Amino acid sequence: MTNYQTLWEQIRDEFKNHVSPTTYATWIKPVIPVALNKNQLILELPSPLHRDYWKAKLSPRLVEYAYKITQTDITPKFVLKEELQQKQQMEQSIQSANQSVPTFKKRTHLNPNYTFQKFVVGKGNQMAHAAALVVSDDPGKMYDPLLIYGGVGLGKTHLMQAIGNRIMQKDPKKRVKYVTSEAFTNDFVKSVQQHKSEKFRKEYRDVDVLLVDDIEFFADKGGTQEEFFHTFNDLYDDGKQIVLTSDRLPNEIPKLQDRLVSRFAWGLSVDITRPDLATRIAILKSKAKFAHIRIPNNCLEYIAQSINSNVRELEGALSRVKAYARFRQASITLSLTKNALHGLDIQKANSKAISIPAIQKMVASYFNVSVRDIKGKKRVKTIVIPRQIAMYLSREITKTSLPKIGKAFGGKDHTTVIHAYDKIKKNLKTNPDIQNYVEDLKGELQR
Ligand SMILES: Nc1ncnc2c1ncn2[C@@H]1O[C@H](COP(=O)(O)OP(=O)(O)OP(=O)(O)O)[C@@H](O)[C@H]1O
Repeated sequence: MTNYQTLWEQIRDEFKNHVSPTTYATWIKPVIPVALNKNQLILELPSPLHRDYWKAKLSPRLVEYAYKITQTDITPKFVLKEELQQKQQMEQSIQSANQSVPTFKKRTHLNPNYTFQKFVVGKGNQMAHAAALVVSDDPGKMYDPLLIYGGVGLGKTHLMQAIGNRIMQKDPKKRVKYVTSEAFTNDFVKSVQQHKSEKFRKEYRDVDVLLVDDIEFFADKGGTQEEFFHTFNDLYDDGKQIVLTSDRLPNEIPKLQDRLVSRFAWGLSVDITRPDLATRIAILKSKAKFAHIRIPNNCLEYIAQSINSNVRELEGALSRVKAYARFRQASITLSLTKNALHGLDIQKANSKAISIPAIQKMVASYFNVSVRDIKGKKRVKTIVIPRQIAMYLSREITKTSLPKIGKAFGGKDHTTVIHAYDKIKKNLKTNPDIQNYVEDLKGELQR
C-alpha cells in the first residue's frame, strides 16, 4: 500500500474517532485519496457540495491529524472526479507522492524524528531518559532488559526509538529492530501458519538490539509468550540489548507467564509519569521550534495549562492551533489559541467536578500536612500558606460561595476566605513559588 493511502486511512480513523457517525458517513467516508505531492494530500470528493463542506469545516482538523501522524505540515487539496479525469498529469504526481511523507527507516522501522535531541527532559521522565542514554551508550551491558512503563502518550515509544536511532547513528552496522508486540504476535502467527518458523527466528534473533513496544499486548497470548520467551533468552544470553515498553508493570499484565515477568525484572524498570506544567511548556516550545510554528509564549502557556493529560494531546492541540491560524490566514494570538481549543474534548475531560474535600486532601498531601491542619486554626506559616492555597483553589475551581467555603474550612468567617483568596491571587503575580504550587496542584487535581 502506498504512503498516501496509509496516511489517508490514519487520518480517516482519527475523524472516525472524533465526529458523529452521520458526519463520518456523509463527508468523510466517500473521500478517495489520490496522491501526496510535495506535502499536499490530494483527495477526490464526489461533489462540489462536499468540497465546500470540507473547505469550511473539516480542513483544519485534517491538517491537525496529518501533523499528528507525520510530524509534517500536510495540506489538503480537493479535486472533483470530473476534474480529475481531465488531468492526466495527475499520474505523475501520484508517483512522486510516495517520496514526500517522512518515511520510516525501512530496515529498523525507526521513526527518524524520535531522537534524544527532540525529547524534552522533565520531572516525570528524567530517570527513564537517563537510563535510555546509558543503554544507547553501552547496549547489552548495564540495564538489560530496560523496561519503560507508564500511561499513554507520555513518550515511551519516542524514548525507546531514540535509543535505536542513537545506536544506529554511532554504528550504522548495528542491527536494530523495532517492533510492537502486536506486530511480533502477527508475524509469529503467520510464520506458524506458513511453516516459516526458521525465517521468523532469524529475523528476531539475528539482531543486536530488539525494541518491543507495548508488551501489555502479550496478555493472554500463551503461544506468542512462549516464542518471545525463547527470543528473549537467545538475545539475552548473547549479550544483546532488549528494550521493552508497557503501560504498566509486567506483574500487572494479565496472564503474563511468571518466567517472563521475572526476566523482565532482571534489568531496570523505569516509569514515565505525566509532565508537570513547566515540562509541558518546554515540550510545546520544542515542538513549535522543530515545526517552525511562530507562537507567542503566552499561547504556549495557555495550551500547557489547558491540557495536562499527555504529550500526544498536547501536540494535537498545538497543531490544531496552527491549522486554525492557517485557515484564517492569521498569526497566532492568545484569543486565536483560545478559540482554536474551544470545545476540545480534552478540555471538557479536564474540567471534571472537583470537590472542596478533594482539594483539601490534595493540598494537605502536597504540603505534607494534615487535612485537620488545613481546616484548623494554627497560625504557623507552614500551615497558613497551604490553607490559603486550598481556599483559593476551592473558590477558583468549585466556584462555591465564600460563606460555604468558610464553613468547609472548620466554620471560618467568609472574610477569612476573602483575605486568603486575595492574598494568593496577588502572590500569583509576583511569587514564583506560589505560582508553581498552584499550577502543580491544579494539574494534580485535574488528573
Ligand atoms: N518528553 C517529550 N519530549 C518531546 N516529545 C515528546 C515527549 N514525550 C512524548 N513526546 C511526543 O508525544 C507523542 C507521543 O509519544 P509516544 O508515542 O512516545 O508515547 P507512548 O508513551 O509510547 O504512548 P502509547 O502508550 O500510546 O504508545 C510523540 O509524538 C512524542 O514525540
